[in-house]
Amino acid sequence: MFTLVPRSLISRSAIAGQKGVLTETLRVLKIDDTQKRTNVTGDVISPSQVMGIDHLRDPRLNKGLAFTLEERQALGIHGLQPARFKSQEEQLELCRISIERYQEDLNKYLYLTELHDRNEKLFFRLLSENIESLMPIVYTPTVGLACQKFGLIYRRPRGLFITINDIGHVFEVLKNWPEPNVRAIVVTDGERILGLGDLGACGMGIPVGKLALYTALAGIKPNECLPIVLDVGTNNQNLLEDPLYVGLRQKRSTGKLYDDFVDEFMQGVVKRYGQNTLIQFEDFGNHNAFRFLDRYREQYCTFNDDIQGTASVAVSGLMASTRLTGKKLADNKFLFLGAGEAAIGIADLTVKALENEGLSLQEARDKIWMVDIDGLLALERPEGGLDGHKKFYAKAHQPIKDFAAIVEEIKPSVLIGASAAAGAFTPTVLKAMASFNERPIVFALSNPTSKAECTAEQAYANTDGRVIFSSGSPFGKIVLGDRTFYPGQGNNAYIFPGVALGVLLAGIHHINEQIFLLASETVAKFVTDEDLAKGSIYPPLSAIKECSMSIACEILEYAYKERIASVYPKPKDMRKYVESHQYNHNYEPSLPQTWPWPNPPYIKTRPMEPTKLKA
Ligand SMILES: O=C([O-])CC(=O)C(=O)O
Ligand SMILES: [Mg+2]
Repeated sequence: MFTLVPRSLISRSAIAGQKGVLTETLRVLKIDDTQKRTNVTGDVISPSQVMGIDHLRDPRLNKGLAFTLEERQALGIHGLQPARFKSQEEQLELCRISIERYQEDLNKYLYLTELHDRNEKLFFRLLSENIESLMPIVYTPTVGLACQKFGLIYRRPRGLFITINDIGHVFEVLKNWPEPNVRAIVVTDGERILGLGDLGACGMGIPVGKLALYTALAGIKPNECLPIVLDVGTNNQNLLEDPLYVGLRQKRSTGKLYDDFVDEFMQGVVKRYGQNTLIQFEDFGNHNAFRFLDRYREQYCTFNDDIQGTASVAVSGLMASTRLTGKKLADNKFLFLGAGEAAIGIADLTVKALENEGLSLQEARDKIWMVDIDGLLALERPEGGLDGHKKFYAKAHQPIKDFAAIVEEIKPSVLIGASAAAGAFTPTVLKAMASFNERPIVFALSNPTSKAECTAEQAYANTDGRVIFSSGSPFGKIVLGDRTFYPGQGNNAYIFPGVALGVLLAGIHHINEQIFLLASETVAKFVTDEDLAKGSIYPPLSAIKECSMSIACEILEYAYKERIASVYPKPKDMRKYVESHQYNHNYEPSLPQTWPWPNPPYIKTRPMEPTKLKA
């Protein structure tokens, strides 16, 4: 006869070799695998075997007051909660009221973090059904603040911290992660967190936030997602002196030691979770981001979100903008402020899109001008510094330093800011753009909002409302006279969740540039004439889940056509295939449906009585 036992006992009996009971359960039960648990020997434990208070304390199992009377009694949690029963919908209503009580966004962030730690399904349903209001909290801009205050707000661990001192033992640390089925990792070393610079181990907020979007926007199961910080120290003097700093208190390791550490990490991931584990690099310093992408892209299933994801969303915006300007992409002249990961990534992908329009590689590169900290990328400039991809965009032009003067000289039709230089698109610059373009295109992509090259309001106000504007972090609606604009958010959140979903479900080993161009085209197709009329070259955030789904389906079709898929047989209906693998954020029964209960409930079931909450 099967008996319910506390989790601690399951582990111990399994260690003692009494595994029969557990295996038997597996045959009887059919459980959503996001709810699966393993004990120390790797046996699967069903949710209904996690008994008593442990069941309520496990965020993956906890349903709050939604446990039925039978469930409460059978699981041994009867009496541990008040008598009331609540549906998930009623709980969502309470969450909304609770969030609204907080004035400060950081407090909203803390509320959501606490909900994530307490009740996973409720957290993801809330996020996924309220993208427009909550994405700015779990993601940019508030996540930037959360990283800056990480030492202060740190309560419970989430994600894995692997330090440079673990070198030689990285696999052992990876083994400590309790989930056996990780499919996707977002990893940072914290050196360039958004446009905020080196935040060291405090950068953990970013992988956590990105992976929350994996689940909320693309339905990738939370137990398959692993956020990681590689803590190699920090060069941020304020953090090194901050008593609240929680990372390694030492300068960044560099050179061979650092490279060996990252190599060991990549190998450790494959050893623990397999060759097909997707590894998304996020917010590494510029130099390392490019190096690792070049080094690993043919060896691992990996991409760099700041180079490739940001490029994809920006190019998507450029594609949509052609419907407003009536021009081809090739009819434009592009000027970038910034020549780092995002700018170079966008430039390189724009070149690919221009080549698709029939231009040669050189003709495409000739259309792109760039400005870095030393001014225009000019071949003859005394500062030099034209290394890596920068040299492709350097021009035979006299060196100029002043940005407004460069804009006047080059007269671009597209101005793209990826510089973290807040306010660099001054009224003078914006007015100049409006003077030589009927519809100037201005992207202020730096994150968070405080780092944007200009605000949406400044962009519209200084161009008589003729600008085609987008920004990396969200701006609200803008009213100019009797006109209202709803600028879109050119953020890689439109791209990376769908790309990850498609790559994982097709079993793609290496992610090529074509995949990001495909994602750009897919997002651009989602932009309706109505969106364009409102001033947005991106679909509304409310459509972002549908975008992710379409990106995944397009990638699947492409992967099978190009023979880079490794999951066979090829699914007949891609959409159905994707849906069948997605996370379900709705509550499910906590007890097996077919099982005779050892302890039948002694109180008869009362029906649920939904009540309307007053705000
Ligand atoms: O996180 C974001 O909002 C976009 C991004 O990758 C960055 O700015 O580094
Ligand atoms: Mg990033």
